[in-house]
Amino acid sequence: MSTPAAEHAPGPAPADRIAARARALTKAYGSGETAVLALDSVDVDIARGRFTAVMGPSGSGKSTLMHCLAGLDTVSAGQVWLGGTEITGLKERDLTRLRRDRIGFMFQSFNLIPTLNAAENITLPMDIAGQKPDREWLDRVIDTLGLRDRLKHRPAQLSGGQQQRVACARALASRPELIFADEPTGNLDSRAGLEVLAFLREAVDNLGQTVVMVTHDPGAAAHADLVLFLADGRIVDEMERPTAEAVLERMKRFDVIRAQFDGGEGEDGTAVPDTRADAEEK
Ligand SMILES: Nc1ncnc2c1ncn2[C@@H]1O[C@H](COP(=O)(O)OP(=O)(O)OP(=O)(O)O)[C@@H](O)[C@H]1O
Repeated sequence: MSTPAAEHAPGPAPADRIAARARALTKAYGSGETAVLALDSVDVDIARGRFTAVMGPSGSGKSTLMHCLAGLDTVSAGQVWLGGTEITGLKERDLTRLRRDRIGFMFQSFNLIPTLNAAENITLPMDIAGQKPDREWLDRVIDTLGLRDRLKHRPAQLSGGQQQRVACARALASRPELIFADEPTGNLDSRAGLEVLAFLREAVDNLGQTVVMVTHDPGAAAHADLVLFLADGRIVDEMERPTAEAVLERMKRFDVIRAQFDGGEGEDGTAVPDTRADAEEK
């Protein structure tokens, strides 16, 4: 995506290049005086075969955007497509099937089943769906993620990084069109976090996957091809080929704006940036 998302002309998604698309995507929670506009008419294209990171201040709508794009949450207005399929308006049963067949999820908590070993956890969603894994693909995923000698281990016998790699393999197992990762490194130490990011990168480069990752960490976002910046429910900026430093600088500008809004200016009138992003940089 080389132009700001808002400049793309609306219309049906060319299914070969765009993995997910939203037009005028609006999500409000609650009603009346307590209503919160979590997404405010967002236009976005998620390019196929790329690694996209979504960043923004707390409460800017990152998770809501991911949930709406993945059909995990209903929208208040606007349209969402997954590939060529418009998912807004689909019945819950069709949506469940579409999520199962076409989307992989990775969350901060790995959600592994403690009584199953790594191999069983990896194929569990497919087993539940009655699908047979493509053995060749699965072997590639397992080898790419370096899990070959851990397949018989249960989660408690694996390190945090290994558990997250199992969760990554589970997301990849059915070869989904799109992988959504919500803070996939949030619970990991920096070394394990880096490992998982490197594997997501490999999934994109070597396995041709499409990944969308929500993160607070500029270092994590630097592994992506493109960073989308959200503020107050809108995509306000994007950055191609990000570096951790450039992302951190961009995030600080949000903090400066926020500090000015909150009246948090220093004596000389310069805003005092919130150093949250520094603290979270690995
Ligand atoms: N179920 C809900 N009910 C009411 N308000 C909600 C709900 N979910 C999210 N919100 C509100 O919508 C806005 C966007 O939330 P969202 O979780 O998408 O932000 P975020 O950028 O992912 O935040 P964080 O970085 O803190 O996880 C916030 O103001 C939040 O309080």
